[in-house]
Amino acid sequence: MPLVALRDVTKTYPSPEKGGDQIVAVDGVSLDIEAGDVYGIIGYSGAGKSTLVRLINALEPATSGSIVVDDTDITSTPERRLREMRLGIGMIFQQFNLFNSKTVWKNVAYPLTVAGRPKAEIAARVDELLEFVGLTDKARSYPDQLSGGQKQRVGIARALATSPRILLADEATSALDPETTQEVLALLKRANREFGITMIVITHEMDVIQSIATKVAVMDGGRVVENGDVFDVFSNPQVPSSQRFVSTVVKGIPSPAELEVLRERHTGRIVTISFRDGDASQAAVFLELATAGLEFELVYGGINDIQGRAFGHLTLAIRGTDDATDAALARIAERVDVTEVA
Ligand SMILES: Nc1ncnc2c1ncn2[C@@H]1O[C@H](COP(=O)(O)OP(=O)(O)OP(=O)(O)O)[C@@H](O)[C@H]1O
Repeated sequence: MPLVALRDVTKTYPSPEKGGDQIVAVDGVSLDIEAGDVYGIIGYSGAGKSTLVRLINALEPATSGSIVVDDTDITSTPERRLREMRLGIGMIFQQFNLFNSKTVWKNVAYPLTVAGRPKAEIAARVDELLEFVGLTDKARSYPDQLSGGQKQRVGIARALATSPRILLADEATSALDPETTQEVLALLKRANREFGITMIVITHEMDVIQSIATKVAVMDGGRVVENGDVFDVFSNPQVPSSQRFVSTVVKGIPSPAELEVLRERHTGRIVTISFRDGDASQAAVFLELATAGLEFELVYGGINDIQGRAFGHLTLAIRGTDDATDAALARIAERVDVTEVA
């Protein structure tokens, strides 16, 4: 049983203009998020990601479809029970959403105070969380005195305070520089590993997905257009919007402009060979070309590592007769993906 299960979930808003078409923010989304997953949801601005998050934590009702969170169908649950359920979901935001008039300590204590926990329990938990996020020495500081990365670490400590099973991160690193982003992502990874917390990570940045997610859903126009294991989507994206996102981080695929340059510089046929772990070795491919008497040259390429698994793309200029080249490429294509690119 998945921890979060969405079935054919749709959310529409009335048109801002009288008589205009309604806005379909989320359009028939079905997703299963298992306990322990770090599930990345990626899409461009307006794809429907934030709306989906508001539906999952029941801040807004879905227009149709069902959303089951931790065995509770939240589309048919009274508000009182939803408030309890939200204690099981932590949230972190792009703009941190801290109380500027409260100290770091009080910010982290806030959800526990609201939940009416005993003072001694709150004190112990806040100290423990500040230690976890490495901010024990900032307990008495105010948010204004902190860097962006430190603010987000306070946000993470606060989100973890009630020991939620699920953490929703909505563009949580989008306001941070690349180095601080990596520090915050490393902290989230630790929370996932050490507490087994399930994470739903909303982002428009593919490197965030690459760093932290185990699964990914690509959203476009309110729909999930592709989803699956991060390695599978990165190494073999199926739809154009996934391909565009993947091309922002994956090394080794020449852009159309780069292909033009390659075409000018090299004679022969230009072919990209894509390897995924478990495929034939590169040596086997080169041997096939050499045995066929073909001359070849590596003109572009890159190997990627996604969670310890490798895949890559090598672009070769191959010279020889067309017959010999076709026959060799056909044999190679039995083992790995071969695309004639220019
Ligand atoms: N409360 C609302 N009322 C009307 N339209 C809305 C509302 N919330 C979102 N929308 C519309 O729904 C669509 C999806 O918006 P959403 O904010 O979920 O996308 P997003 O992928 O999170 O984008 P961004 O990263 O820019 O926030 C957009 O067309 C948006 O204008």
